[in-house]
Amino acid sequence: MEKLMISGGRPLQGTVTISGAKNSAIALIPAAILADSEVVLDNLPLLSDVAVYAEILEALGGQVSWDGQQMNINPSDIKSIPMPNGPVKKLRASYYMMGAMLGRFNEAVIGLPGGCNFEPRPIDQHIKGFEALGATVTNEHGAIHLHAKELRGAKIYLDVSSVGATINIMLAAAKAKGSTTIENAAKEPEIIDVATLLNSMGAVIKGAGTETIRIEGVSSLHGCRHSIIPDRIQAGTYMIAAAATRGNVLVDNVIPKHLEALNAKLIEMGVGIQEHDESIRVIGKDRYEHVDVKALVYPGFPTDLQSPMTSLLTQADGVSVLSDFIYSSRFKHVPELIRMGAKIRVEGRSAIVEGSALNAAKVKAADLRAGAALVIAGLTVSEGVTEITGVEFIDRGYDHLVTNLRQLGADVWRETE
Ligand SMILES: CC(=O)N[C@H]1[C@@H](OP(=O)(O)OP(=O)(O)OC[C@H]2O[C@@H](n3ccc(=O)[nH]c3=O)[C@H](O)[C@@H]2O)O[C@H](CO)[C@@H](O)[C@@H]1O
Ligand SMILES: C=C(OP(=O)(O)O)C(=O)O
Repeated sequence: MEKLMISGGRPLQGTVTISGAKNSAIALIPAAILADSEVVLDNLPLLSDVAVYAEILEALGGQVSWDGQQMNINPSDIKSIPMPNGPVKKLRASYYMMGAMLGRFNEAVIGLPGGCNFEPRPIDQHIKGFEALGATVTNEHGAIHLHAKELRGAKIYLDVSSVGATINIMLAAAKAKGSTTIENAAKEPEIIDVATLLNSMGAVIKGAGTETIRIEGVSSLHGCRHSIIPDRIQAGTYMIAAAATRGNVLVDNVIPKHLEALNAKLIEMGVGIQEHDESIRVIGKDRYEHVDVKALVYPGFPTDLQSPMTSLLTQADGVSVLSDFIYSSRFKHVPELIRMGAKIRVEGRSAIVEGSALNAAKVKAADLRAGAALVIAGLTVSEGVTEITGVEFIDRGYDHLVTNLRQLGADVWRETE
């Protein structure tokens, strides 16, 4: 088991370049299953979730090569093989195998997904969408069985604007007969990225990024080349780390528009923010104001940055309240931050954070962003070494983390227990 060691207290300084978005990558790879020839994806992040997805496609007969950035996927020989267990259990986004395999073969057997379990994460809206398109869906011993004689377009109103359900319905509907409308669709940038890839493959999808998406089914999809958008959550994490350590960091290769909610909060706290076309400079200050944060669907403040933001708010004067309206109990970072001296209490779906100095401790990352929160906390501590276990969660979302932090001047290393 590996652990991450941090001897903190150094302001982060320099430039960090952000890689492609995890939540795009792990939807774009299964989308390639729908093509009849090679799909090339550029700017992929070097993450365990991406490696697992390559493994899944290869297990089905796909030809995949990946150099850590560019992935070539030839899906021609992919077969309709049931996957009730195995690698699909290792990540959350394996649910996209349902939409992609259903779209290509009119059938699929996919085990219920794994990934970060900070609270129950139902997939009822995905299933409602597949059923509306004409599929029969059953849950047999923890695996979802999907079958359709043919998929037909339908009008689907999502009860919650779910990222996963929106993308899964686009995947299943891209080759369905007739037109599909998704109402109350999620608007996250990753959805636009998936629609862009599918349209480059020959699909006809309009409205991605708005609450109404229209998909005209086509009979076949072809290969293409696509470059993935930058990871706004990874970028946001480095921005928060720069502020927390009172550093000065240029976060490069970002789409500033995707980070507006975070920028606004950082500015409200008193952090210096300079926006450029494809980069954002974060200039830390000695004192920060307390702020309240509400995690909401895009373009609101992202739930995936709620935990990292909790660590930053321990460094602000006064009392801040972080409420998560996407996941009501995403607070597994809180007990660990308390071990590091934070003054936080959880009430309902909110964490109430009183500014306080942190100390080094042995802590455990219980999920990906809880891990990011602990890294940020460790970077602010000026005496002692913070030891973080559960590194496998952090590796799901941050490529080259140690290298990047060291380039920014942090004293960070990995050790094997
Ligand atoms: C792989 C991926 O892209 N993961 C992201 C995706 O997760 P994911 O796609 O799983 O998240 P959703 O957008 O689906 O979830 C949003 C909310 O809807 C609820 N819900 C969702 C689906 C459903 O069928 N029924 C239902 O009730 C969830 O419990 C949650 O409260 O969006 C989340 C919200 O931005 C992010 O935290 C995750 O990083
Ligand atoms: C929750 C996350 O990912 P996933 O949905 O893949 O578990 C995340 O990226 O913070």
